[in-house]
Order: sequence, then structure tokens, then C-alpha cells
Amino acid sequence: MSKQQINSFEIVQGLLKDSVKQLNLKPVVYDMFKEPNRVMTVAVPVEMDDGSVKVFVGYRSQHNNALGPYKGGIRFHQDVTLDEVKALSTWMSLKCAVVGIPYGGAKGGVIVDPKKLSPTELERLSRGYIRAIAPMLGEEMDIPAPDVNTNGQVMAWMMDEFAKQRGFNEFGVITGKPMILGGSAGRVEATARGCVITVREAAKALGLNMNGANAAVLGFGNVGGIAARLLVEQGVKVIAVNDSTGGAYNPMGLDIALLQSHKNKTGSVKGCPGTKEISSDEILALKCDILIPAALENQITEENAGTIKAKIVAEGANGPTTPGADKILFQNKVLVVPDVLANAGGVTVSYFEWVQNKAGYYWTEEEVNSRLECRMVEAFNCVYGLFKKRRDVDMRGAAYLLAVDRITEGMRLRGWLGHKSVYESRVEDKLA
Ligand SMILES: NC(=O)C1=CN([C@@H]2O[C@H](COP(=O)(O)OP(=O)(O)OC[C@H]3O[C@@H](n4cnc5c(N)ncnc54)[C@H](OP(=O)(O)O)[C@@H]3O)[C@@H](O)[C@H]2O)C=CC1
Ligand SMILES: O=C(O)CCC(=O)C(=O)O
Repeated sequence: MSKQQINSFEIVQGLLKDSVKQLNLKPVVYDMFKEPNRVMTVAVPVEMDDGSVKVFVGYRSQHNNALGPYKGGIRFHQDVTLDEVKALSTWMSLKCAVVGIPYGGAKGGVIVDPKKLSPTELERLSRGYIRAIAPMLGEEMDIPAPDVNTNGQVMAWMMDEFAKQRGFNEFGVITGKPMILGGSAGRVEATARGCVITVREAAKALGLNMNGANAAVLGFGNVGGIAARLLVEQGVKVIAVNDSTGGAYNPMGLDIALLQSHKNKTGSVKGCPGTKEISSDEILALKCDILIPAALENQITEENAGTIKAKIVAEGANGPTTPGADKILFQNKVLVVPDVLANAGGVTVSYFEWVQNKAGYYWTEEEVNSRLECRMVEAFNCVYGLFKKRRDVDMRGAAYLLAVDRITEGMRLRGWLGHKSVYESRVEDKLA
């Protein structure tokens, strides 16, 4: 099956079905999880610089809000589909529950290759999309943030457009903003920082010394590029990275600052001085201790999982591993830190940003990072503890059990699941 044919939404539905069964929950619980609560499709007309008008299709999927307002990023990419956005919103519900922050899950996406837009066209698209989905948004309703190909500048335009609609500033409606507009210290690095914290905890659990370990990273954007830098700061030798145009390899260790400046200049990590070209499949098969997939979905499949030699795979990306690949990695004793845990640092600091916006009081970067550290370590220990305790699930299965258990308890207490009991006992009670 080609990567394009793999349907991430069907994958997450299958995993949820398994979790509901393993928890002995009534089928109505799966019925609540399997489809998002609400999905909006929008057509966004954008005047291009040459005076023509192009209509872009976008989505916002709100999966579940039992535990708090919907929360999740906005992706601009040519391969966005409705099912992809629905899957990403489902993962957001699970992720927020795994790290114990009071949010539900949402995600947005627009079918566009933003590299083909001028800055003014990108601004008009960002504003048009947010106007189109504005009825769904609000700091107590649904709070977007950055994802693939969106950043602080895009969030600033969106926040401004929303303020124009409402007639006043509502900074907490969007996170990942530039700091001068109510953004949080540490948000830009947060996803990568959280991911590297989980790598460090996983290494501790396996008795692997980070200092001197080798790593490879797929994707060199917000998550991958910063994760590579933070790994090096921990004494890890990053030997290979790639982006959508190709890869760069140096068995002696890459100079991440040089790679970043080469990418800023040329748009690619490929061809950076002191590196050899390498394909994505070759990176996966490298002899290394740590692998961080930090690009798009379905990078690790049944076809290539068997070639992976890393001891730890920490999913910076959402949905990089298919269920077939998961089985192979489990058999080969690779410790997979699943996306809903490994990349939860981003939404965690988004939550801190929202809290700071509501309080109108801003924390230092040290405060943000130390709170992030606590949350990530606690969540890792919780998932790893459950994984070790139960013998029937891998780390992803353990994270899903924990998240499904927490969201189900929220839905039950709110009365969404009726008055009959939906379960025998809670996972969390058994963990205590
Ligand atoms: N930003 C965040 O806070 C969070 C992001 N994530 C997830 O992390 C992943 C990466 O997001 P983020 O870093 O923000 O996005 P960015 O847009 O900043 O970076 C994405 C990177 O992936 C690269 N890429 C795209 N396609 C491929 C490919 N086929 N092979 C190799 N590399 C590829 C891009 O290449 P190029 O540079 O050439 O375009 C880019 O370097 C996504 O799965 C996202 O959902 C998860 C949690 C939070
Ligand atoms: O920061 C956020 O609110 C969400 C980030 C995101 O989209 C994700 O975690 O996948």
C-alpha cells in the first residue's frame, strides 16, 4: 500500500476500538470517539497578486470537548485531506488527556502548497481561512495553534483577523503567537523540547547514556530542526537529518547551526558542506540509538520498519508509524514513544500561553521550561508505568488506554454516556 493510500483516520479509529475493548467499555464509548463532534469544510477565495482569484478548500475538525475547549493546530499543505484533519483532531483529544491538560481535540487544515504563495497571498489566505471558521472559534470554544507550514506570523495574522471580527483583542483565541502579541516564552521550542525530554526518560528506562548516543531525525522544521539542536545540547551525536527535498549525513555528527543556515539560504538541508546526501529509507536503516520522525504521517511502514536499528523511536510527528510497523518495532524491542506523548510539549506550552493570556501575567522562559519538564516527565512515567504493568500493550497502547480512560470519565460525569455503568474499573485507579 502506498503512503498516500494509508488512511490515518481509519488507523486511529482501529486503535481506539482496540482500547475501548481492552478497557471493557460499552460500545457507546467507541461511538463517541470514532467521529469528531463537529467538522466544517470551507471554501476560501483569495485574491492573488496578479489580480486573479483562487479558491482554497480548508477544514476544521472538532473531535471531543469533554475535558475542555477544543485545541489543535492548523496545517497548510498540498496533501491535506478531510480524513487527515479528522485523524489529527482525534490525536489532539488523546494527547491533551495524556498530558492532563484541560482541553479537547481539534485540528485545521488548508489544501495549499504555501511555498507557491507570496507573503501577501499567504496573509490573505490566513485571514480568509480564519474568517471562514470564526464561528467555531473562541478562547473558551476552540483555540488553534501552529502545525506544518504555519508559524508565529501566521498566528499573528489570524489573531488580528479574529480581533477585527469580534471588535476587541482576544489573545487567548490562538496560541503560538509571537511573544510581543501575547505569545509564551518557550512555545517555539516546546514541541521539540518535550520530545527530547521523553527521549531522555526513555533512555534512562533502557539504561542508555544520552551522552555519546547517536540519533537521526526525519524533518527539519519547527520540531525536527529544534529537536536536532536540543539533542546535540544533551551530548547526542546527530548523524542524519532530512527535509522534503533530501537528506544530509555525517557519521561524525552534523553541525546543526551550519545546517540551519544552509537551509535558510537554500531552502534545503541537502548539499550542506561537510555532509553526504542520504535518502529517507537510508536514514531509517542507519545504525543509531535514537530516531525522531518529525515530518508527516506514515513514514515508518511495514516495508521499512524491519530495517530500523534505533533502540528508541520518539514520534515528534503525528502519526508517523503505521500499526503494521508498530508490531514489527515491538517484536524487535524498539521502544516507541508515541506521538500523543512525545510531541505533547507543544500543546502543553500552548496551554501555558492560554493561561498567561487569561491572567494577563507572563512567565519567564525558565518558568515555562520547568513546568513543561514536570508535565512531560509525569506523563512519560504514567504511560511507561502502565506499559510495564500490562503485558498486552505497547507504549502507544498504554497511552491510548490512559487517554480513553480519562476522556471516558469526563464524558460519564457530564452525563453523555447515560446512567448505566460504562466500565468495571478505571485504569488510573489501578495505577495508583
Ligand atoms: N509545530 C508544533 O508545535 C507541533 C507539530 N507536530 C507535528 O510535527 C510534525 C512536523 O511539524 P512542524 O515541525 O511543526 O512542521 P514544519 O512545517 O515546521 O516542518 C515540517 C518539516 O517536515 C519536512 N517534510 C515534509 N515532507 C517531508 C518528507 N516527505 N520527507 C522528509 N521531510 C519532510 C519539511 O520539509 P521542508 O522544510 O522542505 O518543507 C519540514 O522540514 C507534524 O507531524 C506536526 O503535526 C506535533 C505537535 C506540535
Ligand atoms: O499547540 C497546540 O495547540 C497544538 C499543536 C498541534 O497541533 C499538535 O500538537 O499536533
